[in-house]
Amino acid sequence: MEYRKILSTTAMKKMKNEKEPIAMVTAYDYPSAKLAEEAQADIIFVGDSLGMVVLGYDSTIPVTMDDMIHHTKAVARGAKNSFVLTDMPFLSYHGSIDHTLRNAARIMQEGSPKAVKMEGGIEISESMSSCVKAGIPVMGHIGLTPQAVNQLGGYRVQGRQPEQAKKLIEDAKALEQAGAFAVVLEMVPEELASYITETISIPTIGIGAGRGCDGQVLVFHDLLQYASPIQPKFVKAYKNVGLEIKNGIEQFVQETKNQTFPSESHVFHMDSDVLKDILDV
Ligand SMILES: Nc1nc(=O)c2c([nH]1)NC[C@@H]1CN(c3ccc(C(=O)N[C@@H](CCC(=O)O)C(=O)O)cc3)CN21
Ligand SMILES: CC(C)C(=O)C(=O)O
Ligand SMILES: [Mg+2]
Repeated sequence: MEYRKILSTTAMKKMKNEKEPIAMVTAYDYPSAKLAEEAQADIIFVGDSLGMVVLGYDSTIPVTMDDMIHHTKAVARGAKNSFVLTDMPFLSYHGSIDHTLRNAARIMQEGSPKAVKMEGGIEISESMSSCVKAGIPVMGHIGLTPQAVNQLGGYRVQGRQPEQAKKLIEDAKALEQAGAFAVVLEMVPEELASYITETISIPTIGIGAGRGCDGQVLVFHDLLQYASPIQPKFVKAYKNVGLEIKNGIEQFVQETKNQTFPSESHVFHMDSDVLKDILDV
């Protein structure tokens, strides 16, 4: 892979202004990060969705700081020339500012991503600005915030009601004020996401938020159909990797059972004189 300039948060703002879309994709380990980098994703994102797609939990709530750091380390090794972003997990940026800063510091020092992401609006703006003041670039995330699934009552579209819509607009402005370099809009009606995109100066990255956002993000396992436990309406399946993997393993199992694997090309031999010596003993 030839040298590639790692995107900066300033360059992302320039992309918004020049209407060059930002493509972000999740990655959770060395191979997914390597492939995402080779595919020239602008942002390689270690989402806490890893809890659901690679650890098998049924929400992102059980995901820990150690989980996020462990996976970020692998991604950072696989995508050395990319802007790596890491989700702060459930309740790691709540409570005291000290607690938030300690956790953000751990992620930056141990995982070495370029930035972190936090879910929430006005409520977390102080936590966010404390990190920004400490020199950590932070991305916001509003609309459907999966860490609040138990309060939201499911993974539903957010902002269809006037009060909800107004709150989302205020949240987006608050995050911009708090120093966010970009904001994810998740499961927000296209009309509202487009309005927010026009209203704030930082890039919006949509997931189920329509065509007006400054960029798009999808989960690796969703866009590749790689055994993802969920298939939301906003997902476009570009490949069926899961089927390919299953077929490959099925063939291996069959060939082992009918003894067509291994064949001559997969085995090692030894010198026939040596063999004779041994057998003669
Ligand atoms: N694999 C995966 N992809 C994601 O996009 C994702 C995760 N995991 N985990 C964390 C959150 C949770 N997300 C989700 C989870 C479920 C739906 C879902 O079931 N949506 C349905 C129902 C919509 C509705 O009721 O309004 C859909 O058809 O989109 C959407 C987003 C998005 N994030
Ligand atoms: C759905 C995206 C934005 C996310 O936060 C994740 O993958 O964890
Ligand atoms: Mg997340």
